[in-house]
Amino acid sequence: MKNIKLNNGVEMPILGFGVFQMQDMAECEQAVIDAIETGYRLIDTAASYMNEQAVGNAIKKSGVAREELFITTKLWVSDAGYENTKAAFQKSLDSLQLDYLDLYLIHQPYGDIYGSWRAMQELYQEGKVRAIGVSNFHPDRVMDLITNTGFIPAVNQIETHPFHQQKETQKFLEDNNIQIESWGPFAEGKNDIFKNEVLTKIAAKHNKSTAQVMLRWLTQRGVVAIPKSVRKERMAENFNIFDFELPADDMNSIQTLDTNESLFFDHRDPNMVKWLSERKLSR
Ligand SMILES: NC(=O)C1=CN([C@@H]2O[C@H](COP(=O)(O)OP(=O)(O)OC[C@H]3O[C@@H](n4cnc5c(N)ncnc54)[C@H](OP(=O)(O)O)[C@@H]3O)[C@@H](O)[C@H]2O)C=CC1
Ligand SMILES: O=C1CO[C@H](CO)[C@@H](O)[C@@H]1O
Repeated sequence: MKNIKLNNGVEMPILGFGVFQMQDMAECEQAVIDAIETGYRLIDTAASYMNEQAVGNAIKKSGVAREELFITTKLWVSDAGYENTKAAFQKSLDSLQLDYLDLYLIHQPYGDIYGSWRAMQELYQEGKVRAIGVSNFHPDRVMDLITNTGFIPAVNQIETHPFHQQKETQKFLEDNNIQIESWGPFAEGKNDIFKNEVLTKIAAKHNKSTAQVMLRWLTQRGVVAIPKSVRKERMAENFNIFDFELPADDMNSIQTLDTNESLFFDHRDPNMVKWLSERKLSR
């Protein structure tokens, strides 16, 4: 497993495991146990996924030493602000049954993110979290956060897959020494991505699946990827991407699939106000 180095020197696996849409606690717990057994060391959850407890149970049962794992969770919008962030962090830590986190992200760029960021810097300085970052922040919001606080996020987790490649954003993040992390590396299967003709041809050439090609393409570009699956055979498939390399012509062919548009939500869409108001977490 390859690790990358964050801007504070902390090492993070380039490939991890995501647990969004695993609402069934038993299923989530088993999936995380299976993922760790497969070899994944980075687990990506969020308070809003409502499964931190199951992830924590799985970590305990896995038998893998805590320091070998890299655990990420995220602060939800309704917990924004200094005091709320401190309380939400402790709640997440308790649910995960951990005494420190590896990465804590502001999940969405809404609410009092400056208060949140101040609280997160303190948690970082107290050693309760090894790195702090953001998610779904457009470059202008990243710039705003940095210029207002002077503290550079370690990571920005954003939608990144062959149909939405985020090349300009990646350059902006790299220029500012911020690690890009892909959510939805398979676009959740939308637009028949697993059967895409360009990807299928490349996959056949390398005797790999289209899923493996997508993950190889991301990680070869220096993007951290966190695919989700509840099936153990797919976890193994998605993990098995370090024994081949995509040559420049394949990388260039995949570039042609970019639509430069989100397949999920545009954060500047006015419907986001309603969407967010329907997703309040109870503390
Ligand atoms: N910060 C943010 O705002 C967001 C963060 N995330 C994070 O990113 C992670 C990954 O993104 P996610 O939204 O889950 O979507 P993904 O792009 O990882 O796609 C997951 C889907 O692909 C299927 N799948 C997985 N592996 C294969 C395979 N080898 N062949 C065929 N199908 C496969 C899964 O089905 P099955 O499970 O049945 O195998 C599931 O339906 C999340 O779990 C979460 O941790 C996600 C969304 C937003
Ligand atoms: O992590 C996430 C998963 O996707 C959701 C959108 O459907 C968001 O809540 C969130 O950003």
